[in-house]
Amino acid sequence: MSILEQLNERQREAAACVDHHVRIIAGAGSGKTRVVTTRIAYLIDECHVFPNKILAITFTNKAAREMKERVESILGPMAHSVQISTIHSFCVRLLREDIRELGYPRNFTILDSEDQKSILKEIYKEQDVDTKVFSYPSMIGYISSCKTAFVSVQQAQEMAHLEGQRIRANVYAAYQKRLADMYALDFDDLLLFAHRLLKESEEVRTKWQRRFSYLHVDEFQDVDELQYAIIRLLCAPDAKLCVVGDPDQTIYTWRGARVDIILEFEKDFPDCRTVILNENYRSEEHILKGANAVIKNNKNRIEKDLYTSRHSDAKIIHFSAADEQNEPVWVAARLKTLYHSGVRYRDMAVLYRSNYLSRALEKALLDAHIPYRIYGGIRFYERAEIKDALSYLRLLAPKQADDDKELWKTLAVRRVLNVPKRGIGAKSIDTLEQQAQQEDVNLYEVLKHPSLSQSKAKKGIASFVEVIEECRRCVDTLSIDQLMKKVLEDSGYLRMLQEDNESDRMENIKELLNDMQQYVENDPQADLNDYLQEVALYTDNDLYEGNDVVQLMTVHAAKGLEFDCVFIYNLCEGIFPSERSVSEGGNAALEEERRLIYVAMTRAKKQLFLSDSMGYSFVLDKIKTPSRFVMEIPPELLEDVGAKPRNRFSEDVDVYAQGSFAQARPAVSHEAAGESARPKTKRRKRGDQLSKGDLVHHTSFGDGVVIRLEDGLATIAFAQKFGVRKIMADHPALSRK
Ligand SMILES: Nc1ncnc2c1ncn2[C@@H]1O[C@H](COP(=O)(O)OP(=O)(O)OP(=O)(O)O)[C@@H](O)[C@H]1O
Ligand SMILES: [Mg+2]
Repeated sequence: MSILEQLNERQREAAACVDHHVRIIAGAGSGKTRVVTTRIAYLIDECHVFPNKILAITFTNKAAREMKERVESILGPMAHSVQISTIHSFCVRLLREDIRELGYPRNFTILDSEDQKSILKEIYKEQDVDTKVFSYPSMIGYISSCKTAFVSVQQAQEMAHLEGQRIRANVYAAYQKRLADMYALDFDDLLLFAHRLLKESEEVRTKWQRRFSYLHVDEFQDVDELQYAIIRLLCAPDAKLCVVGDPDQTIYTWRGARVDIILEFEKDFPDCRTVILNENYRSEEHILKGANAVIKNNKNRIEKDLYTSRHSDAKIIHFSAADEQNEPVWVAARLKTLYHSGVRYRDMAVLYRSNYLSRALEKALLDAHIPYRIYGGIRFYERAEIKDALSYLRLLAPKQADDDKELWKTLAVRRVLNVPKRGIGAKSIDTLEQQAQQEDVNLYEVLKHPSLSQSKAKKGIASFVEVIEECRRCVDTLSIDQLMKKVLEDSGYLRMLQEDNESDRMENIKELLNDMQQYVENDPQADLNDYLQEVALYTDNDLYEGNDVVQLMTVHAAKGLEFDCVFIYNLCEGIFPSERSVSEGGNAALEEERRLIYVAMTRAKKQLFLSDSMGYSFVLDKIKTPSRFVMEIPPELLEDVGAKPRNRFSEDVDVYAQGSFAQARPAVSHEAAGESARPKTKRRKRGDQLSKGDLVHHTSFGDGVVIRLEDGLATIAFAQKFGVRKIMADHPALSRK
């Protein structure tokens, strides 16, 4: 039986078209990704193409892994050598082989946003830049936009006429210099450097072009100019490119994605064949009809309608909670009911518009003892303890022949030299940094002969160096996870967590060790440098696979995935669609929000739940109403439940889950919106720190949401009257709700 049998006729035509470039334009759930995986298997099994001649680019690590699994399930281990990865991972691979052409060592460092911030901090100090005027995120955004628009430091400086512009351009200059000194690349650089190499070096270009005869790109509707340029450079004249995408699912235009790239694909690839698929295999009838009805309201789109042969009477459930507290409790109750009716937790997902919305939901799930995992939010690898642990590990990495200075190690030393406390203060570190600069070595090297007078600091430094040197001697004999454990034990880091009773942090460290163990098992040849490179690209999605937990994520993170039951949470006007897209963005922004809800709805296979809540929102500073997108769903597809269902006079009030969980339901407030009694707030205990997304109460400004935390200062959005304010996070007037 041919591999192609598992496809319908149109899909088969696309998968078997191996002598032309192929473009598949089709709606959600129509089997685009399935065509790509089957095509890869077909190429190998029936056209006898070597697996390593095939490249596939996907959008997230999770999608890449799923694609690999699908190909492996058809072909077995033969599929191992097909290259399936995100564009960033692919560029890292390319750079590791060829970055020397640009004068960089193979083990260049990849910076994440915290590293970037730490570099900016230093530059701000040197150049006396005020963080209140130039916040770190806005500076990082500025640098990124210069880079992706190919604006060099020199050009930025020439274009800068106003004082503010000059300050930014100078920070950009210093930032670039610092990165170059450290042989470090930020995320933009990964693509930019790969592009430069492919464009400028004919040797590199032909080498990589020779490698791949068949290239595939999934989610092509969200490709930006730079990514497209890289893909084109990778295509040899006789290679065949297959791109698949759905213009209705373009959700990254705010980051430069351009839907015209897929629409005008034939301009660059004239002999391409276009295949349109219109049968949806994922979602049951009402879900699909609902999603189609919503997306139809976009004016700027190509008309296409999907149909499904999966008929069912199950309607889309819409719940309006009487108030904000009730909404997450309802979601939790429903999840539990589904679980008791036999659906596994891992087949359920709750999607929301922005990360901060997950907090109340998390609380409800914890109360209901429902296991869950958040994708996104504070990324696992951005948590302090994980960054500390990896910094220790970085210090153990063997030196590479072409990077004798290893200036990037300075970042790692700075992070952990005094964690746990070794009596080394900020002043001593400053002195040491100056010494390192004078001697033109990295910070770790000066620790071996520090010119410091304080004996306490000197002693601390000596013990730190001793631990690192001892562990370095074990690099060749211990596996990566053993090495990690050793350095955390010897340095006193684990003891510090135990003594501070940091059980969450301990759990995270354990999870990291677990992950390392798996990494070693999967790839026994990989060395410490390989691991460190790989880990720099990880996101939270890469951990905790396989557990039976409900998945919580933003709609953006859910791209390409599917679940039996999907909840879309907090569907209120001003939240989804977001306030900004409604008030400032004009029609284009609203249409992007609509594509986003289309993506969200089409993730569901069997059941779709939409929820919102009524009452006064202090974030929006107004009475909440259900999202216009809910109104765009024809009423006959919806089953309204809840306290006050959309004025449709339905008597059908939702029943909460039975049994003990019913007690978790808070009293429903029927008081007029805005006048309801403010819930009692507790005075914060010492050490009970705030985090981003927390709801807080201020004695003068009322309720608010923490939108940023930096250096002990909390940026809080209060009701419009008071606006966004910065307040000391431990100010007595402030309490967490
Ligand atoms: N011909 C087919 N027969 C049976 N099932 C199919 C067929 N085509 C696709 N499917 C199933 O339908 C679901 C959706 O397919 P897939 O994920 O490939 O769609 P997609 O077009 O990539 O969706 P998205 O736009 O969300 O990325 C999957 O579970 C897939 O296995
Ligand atoms: Mg897909």
